[in-house]
Amino acid sequence: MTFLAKLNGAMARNQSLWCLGLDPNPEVMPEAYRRPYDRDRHHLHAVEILWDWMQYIIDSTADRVCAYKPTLGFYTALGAPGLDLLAKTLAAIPADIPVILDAKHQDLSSSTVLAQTAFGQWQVDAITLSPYLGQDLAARFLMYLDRGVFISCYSANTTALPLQNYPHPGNPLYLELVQQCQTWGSWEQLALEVGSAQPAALAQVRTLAPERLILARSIWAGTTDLPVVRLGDLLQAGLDAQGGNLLLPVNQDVLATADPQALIGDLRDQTQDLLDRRQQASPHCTPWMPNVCTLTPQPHGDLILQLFDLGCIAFGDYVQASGQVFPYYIDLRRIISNPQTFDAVIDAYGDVVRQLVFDRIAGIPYGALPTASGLALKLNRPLIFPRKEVKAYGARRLVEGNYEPGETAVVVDDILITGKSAVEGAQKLQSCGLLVRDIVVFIDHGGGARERLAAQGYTAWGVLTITEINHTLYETGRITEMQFEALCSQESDQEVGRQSA
Ligand SMILES: O=c1ccn([C@@H]2O[C@H](COP(=O)(O)O)[C@@H](O)[C@H]2O)c(=O)[nH]1
Repeated sequence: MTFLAKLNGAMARNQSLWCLGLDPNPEVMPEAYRRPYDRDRHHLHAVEILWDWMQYIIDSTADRVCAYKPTLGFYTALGAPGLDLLAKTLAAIPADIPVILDAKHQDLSSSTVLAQTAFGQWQVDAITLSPYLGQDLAARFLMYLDRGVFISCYSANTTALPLQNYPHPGNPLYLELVQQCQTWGSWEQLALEVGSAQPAALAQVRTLAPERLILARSIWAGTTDLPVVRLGDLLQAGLDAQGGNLLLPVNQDVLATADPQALIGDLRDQTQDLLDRRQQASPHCTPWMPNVCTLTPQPHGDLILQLFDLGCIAFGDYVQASGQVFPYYIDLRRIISNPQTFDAVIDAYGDVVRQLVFDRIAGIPYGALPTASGLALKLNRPLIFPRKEVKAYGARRLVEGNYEPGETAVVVDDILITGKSAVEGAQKLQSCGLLVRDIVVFIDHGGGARERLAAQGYTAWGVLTITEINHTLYETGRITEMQFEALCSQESDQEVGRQSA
């Protein structure tokens, strides 16, 4: 899963734009930890105290924030035990909350190793970098396609102002930097960090980078209180046109309080109120929010609920092309009208397709063609498609797009029932000299189609099974027991059919 997909998932699940710094800064320690820490300052035990504190912060805030941001400097400042503390802290963060390592790294020669350590060993989802070594530095980290990079492009430090505004505030260096960053990496990977208590700088950056994720910083400078009006101004300045792509920093003073949970909860609710009001004032594409909490989360649980809420999964008696009657019908064609769901579906396909070796992505019309197009753009791989019907005029091509015989195409279809559509598409591609090994579908109905495809030399990959969908919908109260049972009994009929076949 990409950093952005993980972040969007956490934002939707916790209904939060708030990101919390996990900084074991002894100077802002709550009183209860401070006394034993001061006593043991020079002993390993001091790091144990910091660990207790970090663990408490994570445990009490994990359902209220959308990301954690440990500052590398606080850990390295503690010497060798500090890096152990970082590893323990990272391990305590729930896997579905993204971690942004605040490194502000700016040394080119150590970048390759830091990228390996941060993304490989520590498994953080994103990192912050200083900007002035240019794209060379960012490139070392952008090589990890599923991770994010934040370029720090504005600082709230007053002594930084003359530099940032050079040569003059009407044409400042920091905005040139934002423009340059636009060419360094895709909007899915490269984000911007803007530190300012005033919304003006944030608004300027947003204007130049309308589609990027922005991490606002220093919004609490000089205050412990963020009046609703000011929060509203910051949202107005930093949110993108769809009302997203903005991360707000929790005041670090929260770490020192007895009840960080309540304070972040209040911030979250205030922000949600303002977002709801914005949404009502300009109805656009309504962001989907889950209204349930599952005890046994399914990795694609939110996506299943979104699909159901969009009307892509209907229950009733539906006749299939094969003549069989199923107790459900899946209509994935609807996702194209909801950018949030469409994007999440493409991401989920992407997680599977990225693992495969191929030259072209081949979408099966009509249902899977939009998704295959999105996937090709997202993975930066060429797209082709076998026509459903061949035109009797013009070029009369069976396969649209450019390709060379001998190249390998991965077939992308929406649903696998009998496998007929996918195989027909694959055969058209093969008749034009392309090789087809892998067929990737979003939903695998089960019932032996995979095995039948395997017998014809294809490997089928599915993002979701109908069984997973059925269980998630039932556990979250979206379908009745009768609907759940109807699908279960069909699954067991198929199982019997498969065994006796
Ligand atoms: O619920 C459903 C069932 C089928 N489809 C469409 O049919 C094909 C898959 O069927 P095969 O038997 O595997 O050919 C699929 O491409 C869908 O377009 C559907 O949309 N919803």
